[in-house]
Amino acid sequence: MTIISCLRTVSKPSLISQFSKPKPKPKTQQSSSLVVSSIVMSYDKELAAAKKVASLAARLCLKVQKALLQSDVQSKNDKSPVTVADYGSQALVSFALQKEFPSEPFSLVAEEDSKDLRQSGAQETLERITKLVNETLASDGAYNTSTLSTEDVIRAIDGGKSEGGSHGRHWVLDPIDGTKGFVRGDQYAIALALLDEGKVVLGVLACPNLPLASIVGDNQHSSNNEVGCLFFAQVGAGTYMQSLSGSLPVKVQVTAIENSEEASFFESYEAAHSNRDLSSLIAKKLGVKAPPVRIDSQAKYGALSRGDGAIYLRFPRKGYREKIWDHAAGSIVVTEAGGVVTDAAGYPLDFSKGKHLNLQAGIIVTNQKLMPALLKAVKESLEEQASSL
Ligand SMILES: Nc1ncnc2c1ncn2[C@@H]1O[C@H](COP(=O)(O)O)[C@@H](OP(=O)(O)O)[C@H]1O
Ligand SMILES: [Mg+2]
Ligand SMILES: [Mg+2]
Ligand SMILES: [Mg+2]
Repeated sequence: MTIISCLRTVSKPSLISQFSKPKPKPKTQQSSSLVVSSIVMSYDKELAAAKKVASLAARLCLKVQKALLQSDVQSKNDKSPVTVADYGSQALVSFALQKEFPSEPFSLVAEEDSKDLRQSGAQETLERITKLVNETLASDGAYNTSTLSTEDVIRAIDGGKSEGGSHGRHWVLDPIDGTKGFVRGDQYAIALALLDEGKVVLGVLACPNLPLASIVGDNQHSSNNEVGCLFFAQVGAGTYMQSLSGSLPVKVQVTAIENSEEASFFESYEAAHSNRDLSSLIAKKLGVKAPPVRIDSQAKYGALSRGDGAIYLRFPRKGYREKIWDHAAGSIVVTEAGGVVTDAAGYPLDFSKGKHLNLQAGIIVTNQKLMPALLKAVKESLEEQASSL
């Protein structure tokens, strides 16, 4: 197994007022919003395709993760890694989406590119990726296609070079979110979303290692120890979860708790990805008693959408720029389950500005009831931290 180690190195209304003062809508506004909701676009076809291709990519990743663990090569990687599975997943999703919508313009904003694979010395890795993609396509049989060549795979990977933006439709893909978790044998997600005119309109999170039962609290007595979840959401239609092995979807909701002392919070498993001192200060101000739940990837958004925990805190170091593929699918999965996703100042995330999110300080996620208190605690903690520097 080869792993290529790769260094990768507003005038919007704040949500604070929106949460603190819920205003009843005047009658005329209510009836006009009814008219609007009756002409809301349906993305059923796109959602079905997204679920199918993300599940297929999960199959590819599972196969590689097994082999990775056996060969124990993960210890070689210290910096942000990229594996054959990242490339394979991106090639597969890009190829399959183009097959699903052959007569539509195709735009995909995705994390990986083929630059390193085109270097001399990477031929063996490229062949391994190509074999993986072909085997996964053949195991499904859904796309009646001849065997892909290494050039086809390069082309599919580079199909993800779009810059996104505020016009038209763009798929957004993180072929493996949480590569470090993947290499460790922990959590990771295949995250696929669709932007339409700059808004996230659907999202799918395939989380092959996430238990179907809650990951928070005492689940020793849970009869369900199955792993592999598929979360999916469409704007205005709620969030659902099913098993990756194909159970019936169930509608999920974020937690309803109102008392922050009962909340438990998620943060990144990787200490370098978020400021833990700041998170613990915020948690202290909220009276949170439970220790942080640290897991990799957008599996955090999935777990939150079904009420496993109540809060997700992410405060990257100064200068780090968040990418849209790290949050697009996760954010709609949570918001359609009744949650709220904002930056640290309470502004909604703006996915219309290309590959990056322009954020104030960090990303916070919780339910509608807890958001005002969380925003207050975040504001105070940021001020305290700044004044202690
Ligand atoms: N210094 C940093 N601060 C914040 N996020 C970072 C980071 N370095 C990498 N990341 C991002 O964190 C993602 C993983 O999320 P999490 O920390 O929630 O597990 C990575 O996605 P990839 O694994 O797709 O590269 C990467 O984009
Ligand atoms: Mg990466
Ligand atoms: Mg990622
Ligand atoms: Mg990734």
